[in-house]
Amino acid sequence: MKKQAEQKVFIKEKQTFPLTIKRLGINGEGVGYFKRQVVFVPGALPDEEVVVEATKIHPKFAEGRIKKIRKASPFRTKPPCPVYEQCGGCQLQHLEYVKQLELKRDIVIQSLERHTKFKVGQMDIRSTIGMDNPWHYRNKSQFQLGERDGKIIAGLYSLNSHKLIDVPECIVQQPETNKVTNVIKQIVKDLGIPIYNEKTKKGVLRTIVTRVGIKTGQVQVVLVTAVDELKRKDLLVAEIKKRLPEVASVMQNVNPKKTSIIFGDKTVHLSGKEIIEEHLEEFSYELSARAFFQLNPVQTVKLYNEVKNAAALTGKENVIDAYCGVGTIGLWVADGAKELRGMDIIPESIEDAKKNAKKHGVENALYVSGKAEQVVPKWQKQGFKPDVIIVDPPRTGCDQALLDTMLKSKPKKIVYVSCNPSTLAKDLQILSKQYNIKYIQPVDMFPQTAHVEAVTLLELK
Ligand SMILES: C[S@@+](CC[C@H](N)C(=O)[O-])C[C@H]1O[C@@H](n2cnc3c(N)ncnc32)[C@H](O)[C@@H]1O
Repeated sequence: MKKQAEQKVFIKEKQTFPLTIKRLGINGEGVGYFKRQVVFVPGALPDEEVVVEATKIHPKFAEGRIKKIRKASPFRTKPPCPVYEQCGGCQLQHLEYVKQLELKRDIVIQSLERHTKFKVGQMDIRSTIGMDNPWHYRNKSQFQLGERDGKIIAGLYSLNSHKLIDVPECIVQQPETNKVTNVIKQIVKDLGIPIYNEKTKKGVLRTIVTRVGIKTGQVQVVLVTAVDELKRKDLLVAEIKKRLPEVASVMQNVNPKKTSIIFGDKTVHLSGKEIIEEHLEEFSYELSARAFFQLNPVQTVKLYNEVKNAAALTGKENVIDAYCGVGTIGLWVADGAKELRGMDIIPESIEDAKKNAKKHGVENALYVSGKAEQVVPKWQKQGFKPDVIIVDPPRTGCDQALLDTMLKSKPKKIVYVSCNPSTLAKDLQILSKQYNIKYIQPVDMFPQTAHVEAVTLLELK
């Protein structure tokens, strides 16, 4: 396959040709070979025969769009979302859910094949753990604001373009988040609060972030603005209180930068509480506006139980919960740990983690704010010897300094929770110098999308 991918691409833009789709690529697109050249086709499914028009030519591959489906997959299904074709949020709504789960496992396999020297066929890569009802699962929406034809729109950017798609009823969102966003959109319009315009750099309001505690019913709204001054702030807050009594917390975050990252550094309290609470099983968590919290609470319980099983603590272990967020994983396993230490780059998350541990009577935990790649080496120098390290990094994976420290300090086990199979594979290749990869357990945290989460157990050789 590598050889084929390295050939110079001779396909021309707008060229039309037939293609048989062999597999799904890591972004959920169909992958086929035209005269041994790799072609990625969004929306096409394995085993389908399609006619494709080349849309973009890259040095080693081409992209195309479906012109016609000659033979459809038996697993193709009608996407229920009316804006599925335009919106960039979901990539797999056109595929039956059981097949999505199979193909997500295959995405993990492909990443290992591409980025490691492992004998992937001999590895224990388990079936993806799915959801009974794979809709309306997301507890948080981050909808960008824009204006079109005199109307305020809120939604996501179209895949591979910068066109904002209005998404009033997103069917992977918890309905409460849709309702709150829509009502706030109306209030903003009624009050004439200016929407930020990326081109002119004028206006105020950029994004509405809505997070709901599924078990508590509490909702937090964060209004992200490009400037400090939120015009008609008092009226806005009063209207939110009146029309949305379920909103327990209203915050403002200021992000003046030209960036696709939602939050800026400054967060201001506008009304209600500064945090909301959420429960997962017997645990309750306080969540600040900028704190990370898993987006699919139903699957989070399954994910954390997988982490707990993999760590298999006996009460004698020193445990590090790296990239701990508000301390959710640490709390889940704390009863089996001798000592627990966690760190996160967001200071508010660490404040939440401390409160969450205290609330549950966990006294053997230490939380510090900082980068995993700096904090873990520091602890190692100070003589702290972890038996188990749990890592749950962002999509970029673990920093090299953290990987080096883990290889040096040699904990008996590493439990690697990953939301990106490519960086997982690269990091596993490095860690495999000292560790056996016992198994990989994919968990579907984001049904209808091509995202895959996985828990990997590594044991010291
Ligand atoms: C995927 S989340 C996991 C959070 C937590 N384990 C959970 O399940 O809710 C990744 C976390 O890493 C944090 N983070 C990002 N870069 C970091 C770094 N270099 N060092 C420490 N934490 C970091 C983010 O703030 C975020 O809370």
